[in-house]
Amino acid sequence: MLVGDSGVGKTCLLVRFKDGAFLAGSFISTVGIDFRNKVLNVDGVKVKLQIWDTAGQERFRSVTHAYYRDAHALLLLYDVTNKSSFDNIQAWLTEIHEYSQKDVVIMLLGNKVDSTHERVVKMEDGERLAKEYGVPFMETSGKSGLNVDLAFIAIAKELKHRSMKLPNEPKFKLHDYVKKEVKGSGCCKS
Ligand SMILES: Nc1nc2c(ncn2[C@@H]2O[C@H](COP(=O)(O)OP(=O)(O)OP(=O)(O)O)[C@@H](O)[C@H]2O)c(=O)[nH]1
Repeated sequence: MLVGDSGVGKTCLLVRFKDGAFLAGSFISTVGIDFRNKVLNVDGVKVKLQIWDTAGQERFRSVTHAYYRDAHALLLLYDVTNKSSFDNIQAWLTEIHEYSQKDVVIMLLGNKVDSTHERVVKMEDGERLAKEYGVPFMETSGKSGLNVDLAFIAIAKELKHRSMKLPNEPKFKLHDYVKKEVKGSGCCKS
């Protein structure tokens, strides 16, 4: 499930992952909730991801709360060009902990890193927050595609591992995998 403030780029991230395209043009806010499926091959196993795209607007909050408890993983987004979307992450995490399953996989994404000149949230700030909450972190761009597939593949690997771990298979380490695979935005860090 994709969560975060309205306008952080949840729908665009999902469309980028699903169709490999960027939704250019005017911003059409999600109404309530929507979903798309994508089948991935994860280490030789077919994994069907059902990805729920939630509305970030406050007025839909009661609708989206109802979906948290069935979510296996949450991608929590903020927009690196919008400080308040970053400041609201703590409130989102409180909400997540209130409504979702205890073992839900959470990943923090700092999105829109293609907008280098408008950036107001440093990568280190995202890293620090993620560390504080013990969740993996990466910076993404639905526009350029940076780290978009990686975010979903990492989640798919974790979920596949949790649901069908073989007896002698070593534990999949999501944090380590993300650290190893993540790509930088290729720009200044501030
Ligand atoms: N520069 C840039 N703009 C983006 C990116 N992703 C989304 N946008 C723009 O940000 C605006 C909001 O994108 P959406 O994907 O609709 O945002 P959302 O989080 O789904 O918003 P809600 O549905 O209201 O919760 C649109 O105008 C997009 O074109 C990105 O990676 N880079």
